[in-house]
Amino acid sequence: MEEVHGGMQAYGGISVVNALPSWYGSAMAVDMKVNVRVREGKRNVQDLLLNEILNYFERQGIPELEVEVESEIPPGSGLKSSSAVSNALIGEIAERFSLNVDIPKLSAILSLKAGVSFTGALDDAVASWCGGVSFTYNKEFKVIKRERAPRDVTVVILERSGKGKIDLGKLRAFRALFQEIFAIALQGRLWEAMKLNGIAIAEILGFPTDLVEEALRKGALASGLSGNGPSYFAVTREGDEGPVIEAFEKRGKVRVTRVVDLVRGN
Ligand SMILES: Nc1ncnc2c1ncn2[C@@H]1O[C@H](COP(=O)(O)OP(=O)(O)O)[C@@H](O)[C@H]1O
Ligand SMILES: O=C(O)C1=C[C@@H](OP(=O)(O)O)[C@@H](O)[C@H](O)C1
Repeated sequence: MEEVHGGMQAYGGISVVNALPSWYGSAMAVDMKVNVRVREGKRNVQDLLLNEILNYFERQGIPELEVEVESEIPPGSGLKSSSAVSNALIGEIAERFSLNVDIPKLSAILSLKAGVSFTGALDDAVASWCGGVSFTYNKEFKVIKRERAPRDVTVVILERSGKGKIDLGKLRAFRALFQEIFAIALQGRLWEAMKLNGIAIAEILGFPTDLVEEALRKGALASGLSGNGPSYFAVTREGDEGPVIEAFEKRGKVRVTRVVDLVRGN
């Protein structure tokens, strides 16, 4: 019998700045967990991304692995499920076999290779693995900055899964706008950046913004579409979330959660 152990954890996240338009991205970790365990045995995964990761490690001489994924993040949601699953799997393998790996970077490279991401989504991978707020330049797999998460806020999420087709060309036409929004985020004006990004991405991709406007009227610090959708988020001061939750609950399944502060160095 093999030793049973707890597995490796990574987190979901919400967008500060979507990296598709300018390659500059920023994301904030939220307390939605993924846990992955592996043990030696017959490969049991069908998923493209997980297979890409297992193939990579088998090429490095790691034996065939059976994988168990537990996830609180709906897949294809805009809530960074793919980064969390790939980080946790890579992290689990690295720990099990004592490998020295830059986990979010490898996660980004392999998600690009598997075709589940447009830019590699290093912004999402860094927030998902390290916690806090990430700032990255995905074109060069470069981490610009990692910051502690803001304190005393509540995150309200309208959980939706199932992505539509994304018009990358349309998003890329707004490069200059999103580069400015990224600069605003880097200056520490996080809520402003999240709000501008979340509204602009929704408008460009053709998602309604009435829920966002309602959340902002009801006191949210920021609200918008997360990632490329279809989930929406709102961030409020702790204690002010009631009216926003009420507005979100009229639209579907709501999760109320917290931000995750920096939990790991790398
Ligand atoms: N519970 C899970 N088990 C296995 N793979 C998962 C799971 N959740 C997400 N994934 C992986 O992540 C991909 C979804 O990524 P993506 O569409 O970018 O969504 P998100 O915006 O949530 O990251 C799936 O195709 C799959 O490869
Ligand atoms: O595919 C990518 O490279 C990205 C997809 C988006 O996230 P989702 O996959 O959560 O929609 C975006 O927010 C991120 O900055 C980069």
